[in-house]
Formats: sequence, structure tokens, C-alpha cells
Amino acid sequence: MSSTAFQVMKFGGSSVGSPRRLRQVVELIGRHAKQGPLAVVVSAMGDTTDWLLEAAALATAGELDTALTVVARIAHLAKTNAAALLPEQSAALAARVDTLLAPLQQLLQGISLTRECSPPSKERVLSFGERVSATLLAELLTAAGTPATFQDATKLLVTDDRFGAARVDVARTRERLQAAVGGWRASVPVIPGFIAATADGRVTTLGRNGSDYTAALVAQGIDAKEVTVWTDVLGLHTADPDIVSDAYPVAHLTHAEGLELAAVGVRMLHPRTMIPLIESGISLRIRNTMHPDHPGTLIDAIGSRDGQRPTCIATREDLALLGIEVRKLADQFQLGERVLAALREAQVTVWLSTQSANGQSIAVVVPRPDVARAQASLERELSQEQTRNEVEPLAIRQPVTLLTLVAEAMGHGVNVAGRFFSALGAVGVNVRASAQGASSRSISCVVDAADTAIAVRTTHAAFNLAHQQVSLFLLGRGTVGGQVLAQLRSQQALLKEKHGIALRVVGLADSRRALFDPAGLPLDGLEERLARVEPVDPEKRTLVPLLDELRRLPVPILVDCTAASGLESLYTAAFQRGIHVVGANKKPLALPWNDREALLGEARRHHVAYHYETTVASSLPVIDTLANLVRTGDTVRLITASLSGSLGFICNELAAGVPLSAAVHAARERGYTEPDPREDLSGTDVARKALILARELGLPLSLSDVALEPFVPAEPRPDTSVESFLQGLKALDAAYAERVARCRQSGTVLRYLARIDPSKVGTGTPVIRVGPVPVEVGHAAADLRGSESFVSFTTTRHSDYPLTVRGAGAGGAVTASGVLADILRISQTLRGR
Ligand SMILES: NC(=O)C1=CN([C@@H]2O[C@H](COP(=O)(O)OP(=O)(O)OC[C@H]3O[C@@H](n4cnc5c(N)ncnc54)[C@H](OP(=O)(O)O)[C@@H]3O)[C@@H](O)[C@H]2O)C=CC1
Ligand SMILES: N[C@@H](CC=O)C(=O)O
Repeated sequence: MSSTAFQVMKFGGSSVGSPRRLRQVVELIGRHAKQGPLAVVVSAMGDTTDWLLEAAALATAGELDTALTVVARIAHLAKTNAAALLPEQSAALAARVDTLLAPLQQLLQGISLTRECSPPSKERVLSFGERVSATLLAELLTAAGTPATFQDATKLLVTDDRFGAARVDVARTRERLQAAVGGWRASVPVIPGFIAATADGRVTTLGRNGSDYTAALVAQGIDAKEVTVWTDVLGLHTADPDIVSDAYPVAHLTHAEGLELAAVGVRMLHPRTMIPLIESGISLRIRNTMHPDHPGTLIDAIGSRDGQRPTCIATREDLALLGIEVRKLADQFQLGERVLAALREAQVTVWLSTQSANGQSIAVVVPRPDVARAQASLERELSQEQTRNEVEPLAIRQPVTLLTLVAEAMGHGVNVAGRFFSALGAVGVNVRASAQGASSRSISCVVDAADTAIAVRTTHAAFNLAHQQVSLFLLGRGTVGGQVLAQLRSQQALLKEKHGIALRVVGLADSRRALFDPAGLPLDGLEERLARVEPVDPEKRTLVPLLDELRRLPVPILVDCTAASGLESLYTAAFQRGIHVVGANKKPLALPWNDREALLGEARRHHVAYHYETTVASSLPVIDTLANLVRTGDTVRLITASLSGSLGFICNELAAGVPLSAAVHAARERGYTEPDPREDLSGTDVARKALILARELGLPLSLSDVALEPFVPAEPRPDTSVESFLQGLKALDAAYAERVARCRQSGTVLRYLARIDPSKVGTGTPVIRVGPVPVEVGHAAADLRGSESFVSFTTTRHSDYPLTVRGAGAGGAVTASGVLADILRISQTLRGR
């Protein structure tokens, strides 16, 4: 290719739709014209084409006056834009616009008289937008010092006479362009996009993305080296930036990738545009007029050599999935061929078709507006088989979206399909149909329209981000929630850098306030920010609308660090929306057996995780250990445990001579107790934990089955406030000091223990007992320090020496670390890499 080969630049309607943008275009062309020969293709200004359609429709309806006001609107836009750049010539420019639009007014008069807008007339009407913009741009360029000449596209681009769907005669077009190009070096040719003409000069148009197509045809016809499409985006993005905030422009693609993307619905590209460029080896650049120094996206024969180059995610929406299945042997039917032929005959576009391996069934994806036509044609085609009851009734699913991954490197790596489907499955998106082309450059699947956003975000993150994004909605900012935020602040950067997990808090709520921002809430000062939110009555508040926002974000997790009752309905709503739950709150797990089963079943049904390791002994790995014992086929014979960090601490304080009331106060201060310490002192908290463990063994028990002896009876004044209850504890100081002294004298230590004995099932003796026990020296609980907990599992395999887990059993920091570990478990499982 000679170094003096032409560049072709195409400017879309928005690039020339306002004075500011038009000025940028004039400057841009001026700069590039100095660097080498340049041809310019331009679209109609702003919404002019839509207005022309409106004017044609009005004229056809006989409303000529209104149609002419639309023409006046078109003229006004053109005059205002041009006059802003060249005020001293505004009158001449306005006269020019009027002259250009005079034939349009006559044409509309004719249409209104006959009340008929034939396809040729409609093409002529539509051609005026580009004529005006190209004429004005040529004049503005010349006035700005870049000599430019309007070139009439109807004299350059030749089509057949199928008005409305004209086909270009490439050979004749090339002949004309070759003849014209000789005169284009002295002055920049400005060619109206979108319009062409038949060989005998009748105006035709090139349809959707017509100006891009004009640019490609011109480039091919004049042997240009590159086409640049100037737009208002930075290039072709990895996904629709309106859906994926992390989508980014792709630097370099192959022609084949570009064609594939065009074929699956990327609006910026059209297969018709790609084909002349591919045939002639011409590169295509997509750049932004507002950021002219940004390189944009280059699409050429070579593409990127980077093995890690991005994967583009394209969607085509408003589709329907039709399923056809035969009951007889498929080879008698040639089902696939017949279905596709019938749809072709009915002029229904098929965006995807996929057949079962034995040809017994076929699924096709068609535009939703064409469903009735498609259905009628298929029913016609298969009517005899239907009468003989040999085919299933046509299954129609709509609206659906076609989601396609495109990347040249896709075929070079293993497990692309696995990652694609597992990423979608992990967020509960059901794949309704799928297809991978032999090109191995793309893989497509069909999802319900309602899942479009989450499916695009999820696959974009799985294939393009070095890190897995996780979106957290945190309930509770107290002892545990506050520490979760503190640990996120200190760990966030490290987790992203070292483990590829980007944890983002998108929501924070306490009992009366809530903050939510899908883009992420800055962690610094977050609790203070929440405190400034106007409080609402908790009875009247619902967080469900925020779950609707959360579900659209990557790996959404609801994190419950409250002790609130009734949150099971919020969990259910979360599960139903594909949101995972991490809970430190024991109450949803201590619901009556059937309710708890229903809750866990809902999570399973929606393929989401519900992790609650911290509900028993804070961050100690108790539930996980028990689950592994059960999973690997061991039989748990007995669980003995000290499950309350606060009661363990209080017992140790009592043994050290601290009065009960002061010990409880200290436990509360240290964040060991429940928000209401009576839950600890009454043994209820331990009963819940023991119940959670027993249920992990599959025992269908409820709280009322637990034989409970309180540590301190919350009765007889359960209605008193927490503060006055705590005050009242002083009256018990002496009795508890005496109780502990008696233990000391008998060589025992007071502990509050839980015992789960599955052998008691069906015997009438309680399976779960919790209560205070004086333990002998040498007992596993005797030497527990501070808030330590322990859990001992005696099993068939661990019979001589029980498997014991021991360590800090309460406290904000340790519990928060357990909550974080549960969050990371979900994140890592979903990372899929
Ligand atoms: N502390 C510990 O060592 C351990 C605690 N846990 C569990 O962690 C949970 C939290 O305990 P902890 O942090 O100590 O309790 P705190 O009382 O310190 O904090 C509770 C938080 O939950 C908020 N809250 C209450 N109801 C709601 C609601 N409906 N929606 C949103 N937020 C709400 C409260 O807001 P407001 O201030 O407005 O009331 C408060 O911010 C409890 O279930 C506890 O059993 C588990 C293991 C160990
Ligand atoms: N209040 C609880 C905290 C952990 O669940 C305890 O004391 O153990």
C-alpha cells in the first residue's frame, strides 16, 4: 500500500449535531488533512433522519403544514450549527440550506397530494439529511482553511433498484470511485453517507449503519488504507458500559472478531461494513471526537498479539426462543433443515439455532416481533406431523436475550465453556440454549431477558477482570458489623492485589437507616455517614427494593451482623434474587424445624450460598468441622461444648473473685455478650448454638426440645430494660460468689456447658442439654481462659481422643474475621479460575 493512500473518516450524526461537536470535527479534519490524503463521509445532523421519516409520514397522512414545520426544524438545526461556526456568513449559509431543502418541500407536497409515499419517494426524502450536512461541512472546512468539496454520493455509489433494501453494485461503484479519486487530493472530498443511486440516477439508501457502509465502500473503491469511524465513545467496549461499569475499550481486534461481533449484535459494527474492509485488508478504527488523542479500537487483519487480550460480551435483546421436538426418529424428519427453511421462507431472521445431537429437537432464536410469523410458518410446515401427533406443541419462551462472548484467543484456551456456564450458574442464571461455533471465536447462550444485566456483568467479570468483584450489603454496624468494616478497610487492597478479590460495600444498614450505592460506598467515615441518614420507623421499612439493586451487581452477598428477629423473610427474598447470605445471626437458624428447612431449601433451590460459621463459637471452625465429619461418613456419638464466650469469661471472672454484676458488665464492654445480655445469661444463646449443631447432624429438633437450665434466670422481670436488669444483678452477686466458692472447695470449676447426645433420640430423654456444670480439674473445659470456647466431637473415628476445637469464642474482631472468611469462601468458589 502506498504511503500516500487515502484515509477515510466517517462522522456520525451526533458528531455534527451541535456547534461544539461540529467545531471539533472541523478542527480534526483540518489536522488530519495535513498528514495525508483524506476523504470524509458524514451522516445527517443529530436526529434529522428521524425527522425526515416523521415529515414523510405526516405528508402521507395529508398533514402537509405539519410536515413543513418538521422541515423547518431540520433547517433550523442546520442553520444554527453552521452559523455558530461561521457567523459572518450566516445569511449565505441559511440561504444555502433553504435552497437545498426546497426540493424536499416540493416532494412532500406531492406526497401529501397523492397521500402516497412510494419506496422511491421515501428514499429521496431520507437523502436530504446527509446532503445538507455534507454540503455545509464542506463549506465550513473550506472557510476554516481546509479546502473541501461536496461530492454527490448518488454519482459514486451504485445500487440496484430494490428501494428500501438496495444492494450495492460493488464493481460499478469502484469504477466510479476510481474515476473520481484523482481529483480528491487537492481538496478534501466530503461525501454524504447512507445515500446512493441506481445506475440511472434514482436515489436509494443503504439502511441501518448506512454511513459506515458508505465509508467502507469508499475506502474499498479508492484503495484506502484505513477507515476511522468517529463517535462519542472511546472505542468498542468489552461490554455495554451502561450495564457494566468496568467495561473498557478494546485496543485491538481482528477483522474476524469484528465480523463476529457485528453478527451477534454489537451496534457499533455491521457485517455489511466489515465485509468490504476484510476483502480489501483495510483497517477500521473507532475513535471519540471528544478525545481525539485516544487511540480507540483498531480492527485489522492482524489483531492483538497479547495472549491475555480481552473478551467482548455482546447482547441482542428482545428475542424469543422457539423449541421444536419430534416424537419419532429424527432422521425421518430432517427437522433442522425443514425448520430453518420454513423460517427463511417466512423471512424470519434466525439469530441462533441449535439442535440436539440426534436431531430430535431444535431450538431457534428469532426477533420477538416476528414470533407470530415464525409460529405460523412452523405450524404450516409441520401441520401433517402435528395432526399425526408426531411433534410436541411448539414451546415459546420470551423475552430472551442472546449473550455472546467473542475473543480470537478463545479457541486456544481450555475450559472456556466451563467458565462461561459455571459463572452464570453460580449467580443463578439459567442458560436456556447455547451454541459454540466451529470458528471457536465465539460462544453464545440464551438467557431470560430479566437476567440480562446480571449475566453480562458476571461473564464480563469472569473473563475480563483480573479480580473477582464482590458486592456486600452489610446489616448491622455494631460490635461485629463495625469490625467487619474495620477489617475491610485494612484488608481490601491486599485481598485485591494478592487474592484477586475486590470486596465492595454497596450497602450498609442498621435498624432504622440504610445507605446504598451500586458503585460502592467509600469505607472511610461510613458509619458516621449512616448515622447522618434520616431514621425511619423499622416497622414500616423494607429493604427488599435494595435487594433488587443488589442482585444486579457482581457476586451479591447480604451480610447479617444483627441479632434481629424475623430476617428470614429478607433472606428468602435475597435467595430468590440469586443473592448469597452470610449470617452471624443465629435466630434464622433457630426457627422451628420446618421453617429452617424451608429457608435452607430456598437457598439450595436458587443455587446460592448461605454460610453461618460464626453462629457457633464465633470464628472457630466448628460447623465446617462437623459438616466434614458428617460428609465423610463418620458417626457423631456425642458433642460436649462450652459454647458461650461471654459465660466462659464470666465464670473465669467469678473464679477470680469478681462480682457477677461486674463480670457481666466487663463481658458486655468487651463485646462478648449479645446485644441483650439476658440472651447469654438465660442460656438461650447457648441453646440456639447447640440446636444449630444438632441440626447439622440432621436431627429435626426445635428450641423447645432443649433441656435448659439458665446461668442467671432472666425471670422474674423479663419486661425490664437491659440496663435495669443489669442493675438488678447486683442483688445476685453474693449468691454467685458463694456458688463459686463451693465449687472451689470441691475442686471443681463452674462452666456453662452444652451436651448433644444423638443416642437419646426417641428415648424420651433430651438429646440436647445446656446448663451450668461444676467440672473437675482435667475436664476439657476446666482450663478455658478468658472468653475461650471449646467443642469436642466424639465420633466412630474419633472415639479414643475426641476431635476438639478450641479458641476465642466471642468478640467483635474474631467474629468479624469469621464473617469475612465466609464471604471469601463464596468469592473464591465463584472465581472459577
Ligand atoms: N459479639 C460476638 O462476639 C458475636 C456475635 N455474634 C452475632 O452477631 C450478631 C451481632 O452482634 P453484635 O455486633 O455484638 O451486636 P450489636 O448490638 O453490637 O450490633 C447489632 C447491629 O445490628 C443493627 N440492627 C438491628 N436490627 C437491625 C435490622 N433489622 N436491620 C439492620 N440492622 C439492624 C443494629 O442497629 P441499631 O444500632 O440501629 O440497633 C446494630 O448496628 C448477633 O446476632 C450475635 O449473636 C456471633 C458471634 C459472636
Ligand atoms: N454472646 C455470644 C457471642 C457469640 O455468639 C457468646 O457469648 O458466645
